[in-house]
Amino acid sequence: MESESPIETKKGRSKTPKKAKESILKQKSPAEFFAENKNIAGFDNPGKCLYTTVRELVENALDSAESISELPVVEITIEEIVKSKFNSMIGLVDRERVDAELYDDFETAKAREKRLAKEARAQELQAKNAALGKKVKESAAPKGVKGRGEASFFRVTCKDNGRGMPHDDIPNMFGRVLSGTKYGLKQTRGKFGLGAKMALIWSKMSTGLPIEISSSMKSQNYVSFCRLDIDIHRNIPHVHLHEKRDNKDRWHGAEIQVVIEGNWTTYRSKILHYMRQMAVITPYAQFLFKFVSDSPDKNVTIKFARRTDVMPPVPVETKHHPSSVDILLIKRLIAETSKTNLMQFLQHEFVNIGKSLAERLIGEMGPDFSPKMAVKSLTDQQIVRIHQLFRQAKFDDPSGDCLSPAGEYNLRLGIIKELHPDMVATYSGSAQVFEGHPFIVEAGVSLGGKDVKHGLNIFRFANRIPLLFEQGGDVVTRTALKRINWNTYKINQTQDKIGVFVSIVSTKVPFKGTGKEYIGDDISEIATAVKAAIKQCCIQLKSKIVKKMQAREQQERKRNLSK
Ligand SMILES: Nc1ncnc2c1ncn2[C@@H]1O[C@H](COP(=O)(O)OP(=O)(O)OP(=O)(O)O)[C@@H](O)[C@H]1O
Repeated sequence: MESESPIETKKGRSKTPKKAKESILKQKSPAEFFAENKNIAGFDNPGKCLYTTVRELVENALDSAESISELPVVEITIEEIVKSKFNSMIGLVDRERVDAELYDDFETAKAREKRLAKEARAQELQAKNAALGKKVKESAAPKGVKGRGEASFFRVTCKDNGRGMPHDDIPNMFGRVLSGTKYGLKQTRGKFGLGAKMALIWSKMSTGLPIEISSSMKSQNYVSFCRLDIDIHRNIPHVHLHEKRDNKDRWHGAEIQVVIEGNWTTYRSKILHYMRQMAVITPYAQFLFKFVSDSPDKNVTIKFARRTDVMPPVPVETKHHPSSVDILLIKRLIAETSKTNLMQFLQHEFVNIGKSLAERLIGEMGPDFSPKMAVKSLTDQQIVRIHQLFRQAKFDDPSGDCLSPAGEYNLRLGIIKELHPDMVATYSGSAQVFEGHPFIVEAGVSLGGKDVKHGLNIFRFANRIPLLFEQGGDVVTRTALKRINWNTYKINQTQDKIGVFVSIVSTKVPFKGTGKEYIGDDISEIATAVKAAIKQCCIQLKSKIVKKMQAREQQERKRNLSK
């Protein structure tokens, strides 16, 4: 057999083609996957990581307090840690630079001279202009030298008055990616069993420090304290300390503390917006937000006071609707059911399948099926048949009883308390359904107010979480921009200060991505309901605007007559 001819290289030497490396089969743990792709969970860069960490901790705190019908009290503190303090925390000795040229931000003496001269000239010009009474433009902060700059570290602490956690579950709740208590079919802010672990993974990646959890449940006379990090490769908690401590104050709730790299300067306004919007949608909660640093002028303390004791009802867990299940889920329900025969299984594991409908469905499945047949003996083909029938048959829609919308009263109160608008209208829609999942849309439209810019100011909420990113693709933004003819309601889309608030709650919010940043525009049921809710508010506003205009005209007429 002839051997393959070698390849001629440029230099005329021959070279045998390199053999492709044998591909080796490897597995990745979920923790490894999310550590490598942390952006899909909203941990894109240090600034966004700080924002998302705050978000995840606050949302867990609210879920926890609401689950025991406790009016939430949440304290969130971001403490800036300067590098020397950080180094002493981890026992690292601060070292002076010896080889200056080694550093990315190294500047030659000549370049430094040039930069300082330029800065001095700019300052001189500014002083001259100020002396001449000319309007002085705020000069941009000196650019300084090139380079990535020093990392900034922050200790983020979130304390709540919620349910707390069972002592033995804490390590898995915080040290095992994709573990949580919110997987059931229920309206919760959390859903993936990921958020708190991502904060820990980021702390592990950026500071190497563990997370600290204190927790106590109502029935416990001790506080559980746990310091742990996560074994990324095995996706298991690595516990440093786990002990029971005295609970003299009979406190219940949780306090989570994590030290991460972040960027306060670039994400300050996002974090404060998030807190403010959370206060709008959760007026029954009290939030104390603090930013603490060594320079007092940077420090922030904001208390978002509770304005009502009316709390939305606790969302209840519900069963699956037959139109919403897939083959995998049917198999899981079969494996987990306590019922033995097909008839009982259908009635017990799904909503809206009563006795007579179950009988009719089994009859329709074909001769291989019978009410008394053992559900655990169903073959793969039979399960596919059930799934097909579930897809085609007509079922009553699921009710929205399991949902817990903010409520028109709370939404209105939140808007008034945070924005002080001149006019506001709110609307709460009835429960509707997409792909077998119930959802409710509530909306508010306001005109005028504090810190509201001209044009459309859109505020989006999903399961009572403010959504601040990816606004462009969101169903609410697109509807407000493209599908509402504001003129019809005597509202000027560019001149008026319009606040559009839309809150969507569901047992399954169709978020795009695990970051829970926005709801796509591709589910027609949701898009239609959003449009209808905004329109209802506009109709109310129009009648208020018309009345106001008429009153003004009348006054003018009176004034003219009296002249
Ligand atoms: N402050 C808290 N109080 C009580 N339990 C908490 C608290 N924080 C977290 N937990 C528990 O830890 C679990 C894991 O939290 P984590 O943030 O990782 O995921 P999640 O909230 O379930 O879902 P998501 O990833 O969508 O936020 C939660 O399901 C909850 O049971």
